[in-house]
Amino acid sequence: MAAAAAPAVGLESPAVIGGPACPAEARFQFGSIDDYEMVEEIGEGTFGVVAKARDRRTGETVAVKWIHGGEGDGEDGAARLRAAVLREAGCLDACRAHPSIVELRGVAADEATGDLFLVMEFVGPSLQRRLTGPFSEAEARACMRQLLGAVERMHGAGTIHRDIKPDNILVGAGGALKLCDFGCASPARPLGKAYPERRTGTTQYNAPEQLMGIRCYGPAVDMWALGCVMAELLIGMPLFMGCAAEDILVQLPMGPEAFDGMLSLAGREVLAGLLSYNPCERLTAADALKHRWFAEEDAAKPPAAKQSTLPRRPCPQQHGIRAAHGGGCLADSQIG
Ligand SMILES: Nc1ncnc2c1ncn2[C@@H]1O[C@H](COP(=O)(O)OP(=O)(O)OP(=O)(O)O)[C@@H](O)[C@H]1O
Repeated sequence: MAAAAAPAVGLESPAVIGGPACPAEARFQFGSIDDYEMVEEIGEGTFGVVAKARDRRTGETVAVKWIHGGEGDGEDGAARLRAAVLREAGCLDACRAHPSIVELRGVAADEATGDLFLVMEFVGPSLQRRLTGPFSEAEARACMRQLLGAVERMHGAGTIHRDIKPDNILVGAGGALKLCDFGCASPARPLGKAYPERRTGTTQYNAPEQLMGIRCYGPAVDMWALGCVMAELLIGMPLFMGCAAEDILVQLPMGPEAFDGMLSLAGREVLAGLLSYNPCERLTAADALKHRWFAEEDAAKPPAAKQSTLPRRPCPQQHGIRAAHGGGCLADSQIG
């Protein structure tokens, strides 16, 4: 990122930068990275660096993400990297104008190197950094309402995030949450069409079908991740520990009854719906938001007085992954 002032150069055509055309390129007019002055680095991940920056033209503070790698060297690597940046931008753009999804301001290019940068609204620290202890049920519910709203919008736009976790949720003014890092996001594939990658995202938040290597999955993987986030809000630590799929799989089943005493019945119903092993039975974002947990004034009433409002669908042995997959959604042959 250039630190010195430089005349703004409008890079309005992909041809100015070179490299093979990507379908997403047609949607973006590239600005110049010289329009942004780096203030400080605020985050570094496996594939990119995020910096707080100042827009020289308006004085506005923004976040600029430089995606540098994991895509290999040479022309092929550069082309793949470029496609990855534009895919992330395209997925973010598809979900624009939602208060709980980080806003993409544009794509900027470094004319000298050909590097592309995502320019976003600057939000604030990640939820990961704010999660220093358990949240109350009311706080967890307020967070989940926002996150489910974001995911409802994202899935409605045909996008799957595939890496929802506290590290990829930003906390803005007044505690407003915003989903960020669409680096693993993808347009949802038609039912039965496999994703090329064996597994994406972060193991502790991967759904059972992803952990098992099944490549034909759907938006329900994000709902499982939201269940993990909800549990993490309530216990103040990740629900599942370990880095390998095998480590997580042995920790399953992990029933919502473990939350007895810290969560109302309505809250446990939502958690159970999100952490349903069978992706076909997992709550959608829209259905979760309709649950009475979000309407109740006092979700902490004694659970005995309440009745379940979750639809009950027959699913024999629903506490076993294999049994759940035997329910007609995913066949063993889909295991990659
Ligand atoms: N718009 C933003 N406003 C403020 N901070 C941000 C913004 N976007 C990202 N960050 C910060 O930068 C960190 C890394 O961002 P992001 O997850 O997008 O990068 P990444 O390279 O894909 O990371 P990873 O490899 O860990 O997924 C975030 O956790 C957050 O702390």
